[in-house]
Amino acid sequence: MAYADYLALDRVLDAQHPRSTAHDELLFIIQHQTSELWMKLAVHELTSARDAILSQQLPHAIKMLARVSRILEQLNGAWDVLRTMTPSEYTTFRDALGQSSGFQSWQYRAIEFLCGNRHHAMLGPHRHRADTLAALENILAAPSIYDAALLLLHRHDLLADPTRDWRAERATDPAVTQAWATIYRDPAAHWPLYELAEKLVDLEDYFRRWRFNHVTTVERVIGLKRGTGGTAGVGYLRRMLEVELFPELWQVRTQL
Ligand code: HEM
Ligand SMILES: N[C@@H](CC(=O)c1ccccc1NC=O)C(=O)O
Repeated sequence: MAYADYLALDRVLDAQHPRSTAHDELLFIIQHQTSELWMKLAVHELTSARDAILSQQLPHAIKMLARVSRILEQLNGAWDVLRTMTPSEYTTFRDALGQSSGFQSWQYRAIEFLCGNRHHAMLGPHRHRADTLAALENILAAPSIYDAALLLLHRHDLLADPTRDWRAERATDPAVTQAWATIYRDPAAHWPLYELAEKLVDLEDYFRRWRFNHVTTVERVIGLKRGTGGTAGVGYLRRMLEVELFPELWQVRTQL
C-alpha cells in the first residue's frame, strides 16, 4: 500500500477546478474543500457522541465532543488564510460562482441538526438532491446531541421524560434550566453530567466563533451585497449569530 493510494490522493488533488483564471480562486476552492473535510469528521464524531450519550457511555461521548471543539477551532483558524483575499480579488471570480453558496452545504446543516437546531426551512436548498435530503431527514428523525443529554438527565431523575417528536423545534424549558442548575450547584455529586455540560458549552462557544469569523470575513470581502444564495448576506448572517443550540446551558449561568 503506497501513501497516495491509501489516501486516494489522485482523486483528492484532482478535485480543484477553478472556473476562472483568477489567481485567488484556488484558495477559495481549497478553503471550502478542507472545511468540508473537517465537517465530515465533525458529523462522524457528533453522530457517535450522540449514540454514546444515548447508551450512557459518557467518557466516550465527552472525548468525541472535545474533538469536535478542536475541529471547530481548526476551522476558525482557517479564516485567517481566506481573509488574505481582498474584495478586489474576490470580485474577479465571484460571478463564476453563479448561485452556488455555503447555504447549500449539507454537512454544515447536518452539524446544526445533530446539535439540535431543527430549523426545517434549511432543508429547502437540498430539495433537488434526494440522497442528501434523506440523510438530513434521518438526522432530524433521531434525538440530537442535546436531546440525548436531556434523556440522560431524565435517567438521573433530574428531569421529566423529554421524549417528543424529535423532528420538531424544541421550546426552551425552565425545568431543563433547573436540572442544569442542580448539577452546577454541586459538581462533585454529578461529575460526569457536569463534564458533559461543559463540553457542550465549549462546543457552542467555538461554533459561535465560527459564525462570527464567517460574518466578519463576509463583510470584509463583499460588504453589504446580497449573497449568491439569495439571502441579504451580512444581514442574514448577523441574525444567525443569535442561534442558540443549548439555550438552557446559557440561561443557567445567570442563576448560579
Ligand atoms: C469570501 C468568502 C465567503 C463569502 C463572501 C461568503 C458569503 C456567504 C453569504 C453571503 C452567505 C449567506 C447565504 C447567501 O445568500 O449566499 C453565506 C452562507 C454560508 N456560508 Fe459563506 N461565505 C464565504 C466563505 C465561506 C466558507 C469558507 C465557508 C466554509 C465552508 C462558508 C460556509 C457557509 C455556510 C455553511 C453558510 C450557511 C450559513 C447559515 O445558513 O447559517 N462560507 N456565506
Ligand atoms: N455566498 C457567497 C458565495 C460563496 O461564498 C460561496 C460560493 C460557492 C461555494 C461556496 C461559497 N461559500 C460560502 O458561502 C457570495 O455571496 O459571494
